[in-house]
Amino acid sequence: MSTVIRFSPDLGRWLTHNLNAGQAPHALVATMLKQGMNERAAQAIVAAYVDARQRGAAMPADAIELPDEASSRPVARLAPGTRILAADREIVVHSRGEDPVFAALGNVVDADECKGIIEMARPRLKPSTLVDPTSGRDVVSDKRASWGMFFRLGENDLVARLDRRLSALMNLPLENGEGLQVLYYPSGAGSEPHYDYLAPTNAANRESIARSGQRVSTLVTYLNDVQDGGQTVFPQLGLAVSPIRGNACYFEYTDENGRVDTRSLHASAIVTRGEKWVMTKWMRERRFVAAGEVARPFAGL
Ligand SMILES: O=C(O)CCC(=O)C(=O)O
Ligand SMILES: [Fe+2]
Repeated sequence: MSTVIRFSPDLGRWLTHNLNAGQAPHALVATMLKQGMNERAAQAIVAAYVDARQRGAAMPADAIELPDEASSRPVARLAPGTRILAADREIVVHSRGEDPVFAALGNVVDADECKGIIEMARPRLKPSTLVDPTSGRDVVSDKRASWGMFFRLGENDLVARLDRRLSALMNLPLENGEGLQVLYYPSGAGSEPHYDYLAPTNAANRESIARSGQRVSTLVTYLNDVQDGGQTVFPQLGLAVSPIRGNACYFEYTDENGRVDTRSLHASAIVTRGEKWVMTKWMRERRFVAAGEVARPFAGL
């Protein structure tokens, strides 16, 4: 069952203009609410525009179809239960959200694993870059001020063990995982609000989506205790997850039709005391094929 919501073409033009100008979707929803629009309708209209824009599809002109709430609830990939056995380790579920799918987890990695990953990552860190949405080129962010590196999938015993565990936890095949990313935030560093899914606004992202599908879920695992600040914040959900060693936050944002969820907007709050180390695992819809890697046209032959 669904409801059709009609709106004026002027609203559509205003949304297109503001999204193209880089306005955040939640700011547009806030403006629409101030004009007296119903919240669910405003969210759905903005989400439809963001979605069409990201997929390079035609923008809806003056109506969208809104599925009834009961039928639009996402089905979590994360297994149910208080504890999840993920390959070699039992992970604790401290809290969950159903829509969007979210979980705060504990016991994801032990102290030695954290130490091992940090020590292997440290000499390979480079200033973090952001993808310029129009050129698709990597640019060093003056704002983010974190440092990062990537491990290759299974590149050594420890990384391979974690890749296997996180794939079991995230309930997707090992090969759908991108190589683990490690981020280091010195005191005073944080990151800007962003989405982890890829916006097809540049050729590099479009090619990546064509090779491996969209990103569907993220697991951010904290490798050390941050004394103050450095939470992973979700401004649209009113949530801030504390960076505590061995804990993680998990969230999903792409459904089975490839539709992305703008409520997954998140950032790292500034580290006000101490430093912060995290490890991020991103999962794709299909096997992850990095740029420059040849897809397997004759796999199995
Ligand atoms: O550092 C954090 O808390 C979040 C990391 C993050 O957003 C990412 O790796 O995409
Ligand atoms: Fe992120």
